[in-house]
This record gives sequence, structure tokens and C-alpha cells, in this order.
Amino acid sequence: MLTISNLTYHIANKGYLFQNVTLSVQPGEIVGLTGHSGIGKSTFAKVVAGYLTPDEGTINRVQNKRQPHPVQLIWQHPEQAVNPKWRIKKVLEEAGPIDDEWLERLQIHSSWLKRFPDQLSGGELQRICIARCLMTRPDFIIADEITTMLDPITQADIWDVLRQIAKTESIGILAISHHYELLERLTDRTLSFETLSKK
Ligand SMILES: Nc1ncnc2c1ncn2[C@@H]1O[C@H](COP(=O)(O)OP(=O)(O)OP(=O)(O)O)[C@@H](O)[C@H]1O
Repeated sequence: MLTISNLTYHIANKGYLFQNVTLSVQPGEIVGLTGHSGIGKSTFAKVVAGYLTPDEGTINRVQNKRQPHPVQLIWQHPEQAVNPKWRIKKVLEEAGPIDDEWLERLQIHSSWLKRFPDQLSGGELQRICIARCLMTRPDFIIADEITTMLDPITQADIWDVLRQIAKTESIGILAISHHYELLERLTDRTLSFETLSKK
């Protein structure tokens, strides 16, 4: 279980962004986190994924030896999450040897592997980022507005696959979005960052 207890983070000259945030995600559970723009959701995601250090609080994430990090973050803008000078094959190999099973499950065509990131659509590139994330064998994924820039059909396709993978592989997902209706549809439960974060 991913257990986040009393997480507090401040930004220099700005004060506390959030204080005492406590929540947990079970293996295979999809938990939504919603809140208005600028409240601190992405910063919270970066703290939980280990990119930023909290002022206070604990994140309990057990790590096995095969993993680079048990909590992986998938970013909103896939084009900013890959090296634009690398072909897709190399982008994927960053996570280890390419696993065809993930390519198939995410409907990634083998012809894409020869291309550069700017030769794929936003939805195609996001599938690559999701595959790269899954190839690291994470226990938990934080999906920060990962389909916000995509059309509704691509959005639904990507979430169908991710939901299925979460359940079959027992991967817990924290899905962040300001789009409450989307989270209500795809998560097991949705939490409000306003309510969780006591400033
Ligand atoms: N390194 C930083 N220095 C100064 N201010 C920052 C820094 N990082 C984030 N902020 C500010 O902290 C606030 C929260 O940002 P964050 O991106 O976490 O919000 P968010 O809830 O994810 O917003 P959105 O839904 O628009 O993506 C914003 O006002 C942002 O400008």
C-alpha cells in the first residue's frame, strides 16, 4: 500500500503550498485527486514520486530491487518527458529491454519505434510514455493530467487500457485532474485536494 502521511511542502517566498496531506492507495486501486488550478496538485505529485523533498511527512513506498523507483510519475505533456533527439526505440529502452507485451496492450505499432517524438501524435506519444513507465514495473503510478490535451475518444481508449492494467497487475494509480466528471467515471474514489490540504 502507498501511504502518504502528513505531507507538508512550502515554496520559498510563497509559504505553504499544502500542509498535512494524508492519503493512501491500495494495490490495484484507482484514486482520483481533484482541485482547482494552482492549488498544488502537480507539486504534490512530484513530492510523492521523489522529485521534490517534503518539509514534513512520510511516504511509505516499499521498493524491490528490480525497480528504479516504486512510484512512477506520468506527466501531462509527453513531448516534454522524452528526449526529442532520440528515436522512440531508444526512449523506451531507457526503462530497460523493450517488452512486446506492453507495446501490444497499449496498441503501439512497431513502425513508431523508428520515428522521432515529433513524428507521433500527442496520444501516440503518451502511450509510449505509459509503456516506458510500465516497463519499470512500478507498484504505483501518479498520472498527472495525462489525457487533458487529448480528444475524448483517445482519452477513453488510454484510460480503458490503464484501468485494465491497474486491475490485472495490481498497480495502484493516483489520477490527478481538475476534471471531476472524468475522475468520477474512471476512479474507485475521488478526493478533493482542497479538503486534504489544510493551509
Ligand atoms: N518552483 C516554484 N517556484 C515558485 N512557485 C511555484 C513553483 N512550483 C510551483 N509553484 C506555484 O505553486 C502553485 C501550485 O502549482 P502546481 O503546478 O502544483 O498546481 P496545480 O494544482 O497542479 O495546477 P494546474 O492544475 O494548473 O496544473 C502555483 O501557484 C505555481 O505557480
